[in-house]
Amino acid sequence: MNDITFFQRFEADIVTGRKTITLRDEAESHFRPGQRLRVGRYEDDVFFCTIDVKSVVPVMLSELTEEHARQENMTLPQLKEVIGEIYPGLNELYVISFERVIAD
Ligand SMILES: CC(=O)Nc1ccn([C@H]2C[C@H](O)[C@@H](CO)O2)c(=O)n1
Repeated sequence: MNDITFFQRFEADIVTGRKTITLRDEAESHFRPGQRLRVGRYEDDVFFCTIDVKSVVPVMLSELTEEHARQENMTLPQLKEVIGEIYPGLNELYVISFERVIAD
């Protein structure tokens, strides 16, 4: 059983450490620093790695910066487009920072 899922297209970025945050809605804001999570693909729930949660911080859509985009391995316009597709009309988000556990 996985604890969090990501779209399959982000799997390589997470496994290689290029993506170190995810922006989620309130329903996924319950994760806490220090938690170790099993990560699976959204499409088929296949496990692909383990991550440690570093922080969970609320952020407004309008407050997103180039630094958030860099941590997502995207440009800021790309990131805002992705957020708009996944969470249309949502302004209140949560930045979940994480580190991939290498020896999982
Ligand atoms: C079910 C669900 O919401 N799954 C998500 C949500 C977000 N992501 C990724 C997409 C972006 O890189 C960031 C920002 O939302 O997180 C995801 O892979 N799966």
